[in-house]
Amino acid sequence: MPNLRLALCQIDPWVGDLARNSEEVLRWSKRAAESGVDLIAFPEMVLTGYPVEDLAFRGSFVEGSRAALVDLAAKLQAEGLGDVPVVVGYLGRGEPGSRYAGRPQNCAAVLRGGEVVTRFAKHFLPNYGVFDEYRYFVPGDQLTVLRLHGVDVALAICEDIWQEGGRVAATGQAGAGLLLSLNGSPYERDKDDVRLELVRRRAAEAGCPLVYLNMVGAQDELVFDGETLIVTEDGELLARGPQFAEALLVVDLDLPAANEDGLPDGTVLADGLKLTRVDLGGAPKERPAQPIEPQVSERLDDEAEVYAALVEGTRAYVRKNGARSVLIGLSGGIDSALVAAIAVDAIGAENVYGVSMPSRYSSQHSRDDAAELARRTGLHFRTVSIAPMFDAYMGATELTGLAEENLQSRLRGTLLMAISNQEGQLVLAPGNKSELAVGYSTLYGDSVGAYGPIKDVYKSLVFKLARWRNAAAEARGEVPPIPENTISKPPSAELRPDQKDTDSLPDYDLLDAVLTRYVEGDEGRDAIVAAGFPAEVVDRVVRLVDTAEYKRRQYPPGPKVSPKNFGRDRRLPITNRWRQG
Ligand SMILES: Nc1ncnc2c1ncn2[C@@H]1O[C@H](COP(=O)(O)OP(=O)(O)OC[C@H]2O[C@@H]([n+]3cccc(C(=O)O)c3)[C@H](O)[C@@H]2O)[C@@H](O)[C@H]1O
Ligand SMILES: Nc1ncnc2c1ncn2[C@@H]1O[C@H](COP(=O)(O)OP(=O)(O)OP(=O)(O)O)[C@@H](O)[C@H]1O
Ligand SMILES: NC(=O)CC[C@H](N)C(=O)O
Repeated sequence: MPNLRLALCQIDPWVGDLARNSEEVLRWSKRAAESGVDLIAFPEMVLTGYPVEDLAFRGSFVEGSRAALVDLAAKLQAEGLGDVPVVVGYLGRGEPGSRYAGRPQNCAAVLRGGEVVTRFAKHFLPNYGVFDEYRYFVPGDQLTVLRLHGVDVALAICEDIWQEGGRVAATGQAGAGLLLSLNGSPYERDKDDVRLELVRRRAAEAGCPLVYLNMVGAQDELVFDGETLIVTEDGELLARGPQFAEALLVVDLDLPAANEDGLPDGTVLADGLKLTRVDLGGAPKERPAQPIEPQVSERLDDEAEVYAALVEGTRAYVRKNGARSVLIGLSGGIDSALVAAIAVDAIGAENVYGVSMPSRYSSQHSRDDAAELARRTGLHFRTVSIAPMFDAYMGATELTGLAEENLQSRLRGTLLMAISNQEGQLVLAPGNKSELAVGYSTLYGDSVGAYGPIKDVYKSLVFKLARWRNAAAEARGEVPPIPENTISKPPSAELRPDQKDTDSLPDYDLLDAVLTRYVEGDEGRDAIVAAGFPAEVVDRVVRLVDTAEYKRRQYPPGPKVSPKNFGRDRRLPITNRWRQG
């Protein structure tokens, strides 16, 4: 069997930064070439970053991407890497004369010898959940098969392997020896299990090993967790990249020799895909005397994985938006404490600023717990009392009830924005998914901010993550960041004397169970009641969720970790008279 040595570059492209991404492809290609590899591959749309959203409609950006591709081919050649084919994703457009001439496409190309040797576009376009690709792209209609050192390598882009038929079936028909898929597959809980199972099934269907190369990093709401996979057609896992970290995976694969009598170029395959053969030459290679052992990274456990996604989302948002530091209102409560721990892990305590803003209803423990959090993590800490501002407002207006309570939250929101405006930090909003779901936050108060690190994390998971983070610190012999009292005391907004969240909301475990069914599962009111939940709780929760859409739409973005986040995944009208029950 001939051998191919592959380099899979699991890297973090930045959306819109063509120059940086090209430099990164060059840098990682140089590293890969040091191992004497036969083929170097990068993730989906690595040149532009992913997803580009409406940038796809900017002709200048499409042309910039195409020009960067040509320029990159020349640079690879100039750096002495011209002999090795490099597969990169980019934003392209339909070829002149083709059915979709000039329309944007999610493309990949093979660069070699200073040239763009071949290009193709994604065939299946995802258009569900967080994806919108029919809005932006037109589909590709070919199956590209590279002949390299006597092996046929078929190429695909992400969604191409998520749907039945298409390039997977066509790969089998073409009798290719390897299927290489470039991906930009965003993280959500348990998705790695789904992907592994999918890749196993598709490798079997294609009848050859499948290389699944994913990107890392984060872009606004989406986090990319990497975990590149190589699976044989028998389902054996040969290699697995790390989660949430850039990595170069180099592997030696023994692959079936190409069939010289295989289907000819131009044959029409499954789903009307036209076989496009590209001969890159090279004599078949023997398995080297000292093959490179494939890396099989350990998987993180559930809480470690979610926490890592939140850290990555926060780090990427801050760094990629050109900020250096963040500001958080520290109430001594668990939400702001967890957000502070995430921020410290993301960008270092020296870049995290916390401010305690007590009012007359703030308990001593809330101040002490906030100060203790700062002491444990080493973040910058200050106290600014809102009492004089509150009194000034109350002297000038006649606020009572909720309006008076919410004023405290609004004063804190204004203070945070004022400090951030003066000193340059980005404000992190500490709201969790349970609160966002039911509208339990003050508009222009605690909901202000640039980014909401835990906006897709239900309160019950907030507790688990806080405990997990402390236990992880203890296991490493470090000081746990979150004070025990912050975790054990009952949650309270402290906007009036002795207020508890449970005065207004059901117990969080019950609330989160109902929300998981209603929000993630799109189950109706009757189905949730039939599942054994109290009708009055379900009715209340459903009503609260439905009427809080206006608040959620004004909430900052935050990292998606669940199967359905508030944001790209769930798009409901704000002005909406439909009510269940
Ligand atoms: N359809 C619509 N489109 C756009 N805006 C709409 C709207 N309907 C009302 N509004 C506006 O929204 C305002 C009402 O919303 P808002 O001012 O937020 O106030 P509201 O929802 O009335 O009260 C906030 C609730 O959140 C709780 N809270 C506050 C702060 C922190 C926490 C916590 O535990 O973290 C909890 C607080 O105890 C209270 O139960 C109205 O005054 C109106 O201006
Ligand atoms: N005394 C305070 N000092 C500083 N920030 C505060 C204070 N009280 C509230 N905040 C800010 O407002 C957010 C909402 O807090 P609140 O206490 O109302 O409810 P919470 O959702 O239980 O949050 P937490 O668990 O962080 O207390 C806090 O996370 C914090 O950022
Ligand atoms: N970029 C893509 O095509 C991603 C779609 C795919 N279903 C995924 O979530 O991984």
